[in-house]
Amino acid sequence: MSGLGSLYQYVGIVLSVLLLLWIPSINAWTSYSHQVVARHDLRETSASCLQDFVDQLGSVRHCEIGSTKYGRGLVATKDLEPGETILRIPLSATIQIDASQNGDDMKLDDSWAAALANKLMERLQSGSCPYVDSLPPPPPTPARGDWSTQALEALEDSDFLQEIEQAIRWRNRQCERYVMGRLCLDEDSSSATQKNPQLFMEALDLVSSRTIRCGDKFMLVPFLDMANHASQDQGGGYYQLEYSPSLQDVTIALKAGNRGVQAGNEVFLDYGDRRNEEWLIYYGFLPDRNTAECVTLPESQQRITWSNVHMLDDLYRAECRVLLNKGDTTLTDDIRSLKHIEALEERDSHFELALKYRISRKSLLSAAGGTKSSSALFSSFFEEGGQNVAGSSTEQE
Ligand SMILES: C[S@@+](CC[C@H](N)C(=O)[O-])C[C@H]1O[C@@H](n2cnc3c(N)ncnc32)[C@H](O)[C@@H]1O
Repeated sequence: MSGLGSLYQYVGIVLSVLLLLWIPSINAWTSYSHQVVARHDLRETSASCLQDFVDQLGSVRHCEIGSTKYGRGLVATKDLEPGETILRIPLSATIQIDASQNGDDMKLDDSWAAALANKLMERLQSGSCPYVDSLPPPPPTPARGDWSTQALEALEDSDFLQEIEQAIRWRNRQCERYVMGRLCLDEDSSSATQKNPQLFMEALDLVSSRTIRCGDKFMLVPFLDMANHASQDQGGGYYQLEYSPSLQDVTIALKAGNRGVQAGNEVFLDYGDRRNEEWLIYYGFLPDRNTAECVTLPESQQRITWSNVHMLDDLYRAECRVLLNKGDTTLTDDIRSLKHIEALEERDSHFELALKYRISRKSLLSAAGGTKSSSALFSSFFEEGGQNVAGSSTEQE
């Protein structure tokens, strides 16, 4: 009997200890789930605050912020005809730098970006504002300097690595000029903004991925900058300045592209033509199809693009094949690796981007080299919206 009693006592103690261990873990879990919900709420709230903010400014708006294929974006709230206004934002609501009023300094070394980042940083530091509250973290570009060696090596392109180094040096130079106070071009900047290099870098990366340009004006346009990119032939729209009859009120309008947009579909903006290296360095993504992609052959310095891919001399075609065969993996291997990575739960987004870059480059070289492929894997990659389709039924040897 007494043995049984002490067994009960023992079980009781073990249960109490387990309960004590369990309660904090419940607390930790609830506080974690609260944080997740809170972050989600904050994102939802800041989006709706931004919507209210632009509506109060008297903006025209036929779209709303929504969850899309590329994360957050703009969704049409009514059917829009080609060329129809989707959104109109007063110029006074933008954060802008007029390069023509700041001397030649602004154009040298793209200093306008740092000047605009400085303005954005002041807003970020001066507390809550619907626009800055709605900004996402900067995109995962290699210029931020946080890609692993494995991801950088996966690019398999030494020229691109040099370009990334240059972009890193450019960011550091801008930071030195503005934050370290060696050269303060904007006399309005507060002393606080000069002492936060990390925040400045974040602002600079946001500026590099969100600015639109009208002549000499470089602008961050609330709400309009939520539009994700699609090229014009994929339905991307465009923007333009519009003036009231008295010319006193100036707005910036987002217009539907030549396919129009159906209610409920995503509204895209054509960000313009860029090489894949530029997309990665400034925007941290690669467009599904990039007709402006370009590979310069190392020996001849011949530029290969999707528009000259079928007009090349045999000499250049042969050089494409040599370059293609230099890699350790074939195009098919790379596509297979990408599919494998995409199926994983935990993904290295930097490595994935590097692999996409490599696939895109090899696809162009392969098409230019004129090598034949019957690979079903290769065709399926293109059908699923991989890279450029022109001449894509070729494969490296
Ligand atoms: C001007 S912002 C567009 C709005 C952004 N999605 C947001 O949540 O605020 C540009 C950034 O959006 C993302 N983005 C835009 N278009 C994209 C696309 N076609 N594919 C993938 N990401 C895209 C990239 O991170 C890019 O740097």
